[in-house]
Amino acid sequence: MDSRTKGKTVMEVGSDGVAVITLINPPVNSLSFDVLYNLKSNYEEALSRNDVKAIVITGAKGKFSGGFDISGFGEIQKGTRKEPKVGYISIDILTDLLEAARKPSVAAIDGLALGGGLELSMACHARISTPGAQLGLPELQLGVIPGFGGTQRLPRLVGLTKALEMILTSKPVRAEEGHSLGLIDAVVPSAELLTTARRWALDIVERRKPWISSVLKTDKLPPLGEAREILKFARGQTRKQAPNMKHPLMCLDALETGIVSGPRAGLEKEAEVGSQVISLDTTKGLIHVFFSQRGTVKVPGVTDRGLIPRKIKKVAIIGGGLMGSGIATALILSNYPVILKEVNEKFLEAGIGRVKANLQSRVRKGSMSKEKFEKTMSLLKGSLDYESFRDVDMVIEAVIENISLKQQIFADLEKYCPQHCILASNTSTIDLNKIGERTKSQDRIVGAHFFSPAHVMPLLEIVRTNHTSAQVIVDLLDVGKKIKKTPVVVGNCTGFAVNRMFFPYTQAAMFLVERGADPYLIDSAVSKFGMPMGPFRLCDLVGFGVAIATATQFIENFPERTYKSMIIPLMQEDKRAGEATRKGFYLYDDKRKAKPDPELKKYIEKARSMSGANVDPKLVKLSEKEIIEMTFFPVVNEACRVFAEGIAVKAADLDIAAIFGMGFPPYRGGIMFWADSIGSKYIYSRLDEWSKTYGDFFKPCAFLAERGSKGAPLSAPVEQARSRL
Ligand SMILES: CCCCCCCCC/C=C/C(=O)SCCNC(=O)CCNC(=O)[C@H](O)C(C)(C)COP(=O)(O)OP(=O)(O)OC[C@H]1O[C@@H](n2cnc3c(N)ncnc32)[C@H](O)[C@@H]1OP(=O)(O)O
Repeated sequence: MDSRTKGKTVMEVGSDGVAVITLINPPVNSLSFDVLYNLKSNYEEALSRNDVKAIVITGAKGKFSGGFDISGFGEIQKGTRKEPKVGYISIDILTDLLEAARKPSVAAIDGLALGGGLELSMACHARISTPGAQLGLPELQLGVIPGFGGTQRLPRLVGLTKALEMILTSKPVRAEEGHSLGLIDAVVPSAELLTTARRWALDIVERRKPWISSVLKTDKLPPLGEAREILKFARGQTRKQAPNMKHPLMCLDALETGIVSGPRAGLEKEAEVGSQVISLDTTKGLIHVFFSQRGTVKVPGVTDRGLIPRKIKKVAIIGGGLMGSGIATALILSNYPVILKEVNEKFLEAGIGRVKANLQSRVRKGSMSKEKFEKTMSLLKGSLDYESFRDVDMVIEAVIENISLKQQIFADLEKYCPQHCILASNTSTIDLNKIGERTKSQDRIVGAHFFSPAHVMPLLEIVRTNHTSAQVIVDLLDVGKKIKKTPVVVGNCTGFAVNRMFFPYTQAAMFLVERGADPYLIDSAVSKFGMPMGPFRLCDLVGFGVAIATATQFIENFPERTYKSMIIPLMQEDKRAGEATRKGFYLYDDKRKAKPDPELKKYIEKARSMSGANVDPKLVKLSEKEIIEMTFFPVVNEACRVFAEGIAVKAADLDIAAIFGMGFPPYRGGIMFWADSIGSKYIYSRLDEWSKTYGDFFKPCAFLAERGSKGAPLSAPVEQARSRL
């Protein structure tokens, strides 16, 4: 393959008169422009050759196609590639050349047919797949729409309601379901895929099988009035669930046009909308997230050394509290045998009970069978001592945040665990070097920082010290992948990446409220911005005990830039400690529904008098935009520090940490991406101004000041980071 081209297709014509065209673009046979243009010329040749009666399209190495080459969108956005004429691929190639051809095409689908891959197969006259194939249109997740005919052909093949479900949720279906839906014509074992597809194609030629153009089908479409009602409902749901995104509604417009005005008009609308969405900011953000998420496992100096992850056959967890039991749940769910150690029978029973409850909730929701529950639970063994640790490959300590206790545990682990065993701590604040001080095992000590609830939250911060070996990181990255977490490798410091970013966010909110801003308006503005909830609702959820403990760590470690507010401690004194006590910033009813509490004023006023702050008329009347700036620019500031210190190796890792650890909206691309979309100059100037008026909490760090003064992007690599990695 020419190194400048990305992928190709090859065509082989058999003596049976079938031309087999194979998509080749490892690793997922994505449809790059090169693949698509090659496919077009293969088609033209196949259609003009007298020895070709029919065509079969397949993908190399057990994968049909993972869809359009996503990097192509980036090239169009950056202007490094000119977008082809609107509709060139979906109408000129897939509809007019392929689907309307005088020779039939059959798609032979192995592995996956996603996005443009499934759309290419739907332009064929039949689809044969293997049992494991995944079929889906996940484009909306990337901010684009199924723009290779998917908005028109999927509803015509599977019906409008199912098509909407598949498109709006981005979730694929398996081959068997695809078969019963009418998306797949036959499911056959891998070894028979090509022969079946070839025969099917010849059968179409000989009229033994129907010659179906999906785009012309109407039998699965509901009557017009009903279709309009279904689409109206879908629009309402979409507006509610994705209020800050335009592309899902634009996609529905394309669907509706096809149903109301016919498939040709639908294809044209789809092409027009498909081209427009590429330049939306939300699309740029989502595409950045796609590649950044995959980029977190590429750690310079670690994953580029050819190290192979060692097999982790058994894991031990110390501590069966909320974190320990959540981690144990995540591990057994991915088939790791786990030993859970506690200090006494009572705690052990409670820990195992928590794991059980985590799994039972899945059984109740129907996402886990009773048999699977039993099988999964059988992977968990309890223990009160270290005897059973003699053959474990990894230990994760998840006890309370107490340095001397952790030091003792790690000294014990060194005695009982095998030499190769990874010694991980789930600490969220304590220096790992201190934890390992009483051992000689610094090279295998690492942080495995999970987020609560650990079996649900998708992020895993892998924390390494100057001594942690590259092999240990590679091993933990592999475990992270197996337990379906997005890992981010960070350096050792108080709060690592996520908690360091989280902290200024809640502090800024307290600062504003002490100066007269309405906490409920702040929560509402932040939710509208796209966070799952506002900072006050979040404090209630986490509980004030945890909030105070974390705050103490930050006040101790970063005194010059912490804003000390007494609001939470004052409420805690009155035994209102958040959602668990039914009272915090909000009041909670039996169904845990939050409602504002007029009493809150009392605590705010008291805290205000204690800190000597005054109500500031300007801050009382902040617009939503100003609220977002005053709560999130301090987060950007801290993210810049984390980046400049080398705690994160890439700005994109902070984007992922913010999205998966804080709930930052993915369509804004993550914290650094968002900051760059606003511009470093503006962010710097705002923080600088606030720091002059309101103090050092807002003071821009040196990194931000330097980049801000030039208007340079914050995400550009740090040249000589004092890397702690
Ligand atoms: C024309 C004008 C406009 C016209 C208008 C536009 C209309 C467009 C219509 C069509 C749009 C689309 O098809 S959009 C694409 C729709 N497809 C998708 O969303 C699928 C995205 N991919 C995935 O979900 C997953 O990667 C999946 C395929 C399941 C494989 O998962 P795995 O865990 O096995 O592997 P991963 O680590 O995720 O991926 C392996 C590597 O492959 C890369 N990769 C995966 N899918 C890729 C893809 N579609 N394009 C590029 N690269 C891809 C990843 O970046 C990784 O790269 P490295 O990290 O370097 O190894």
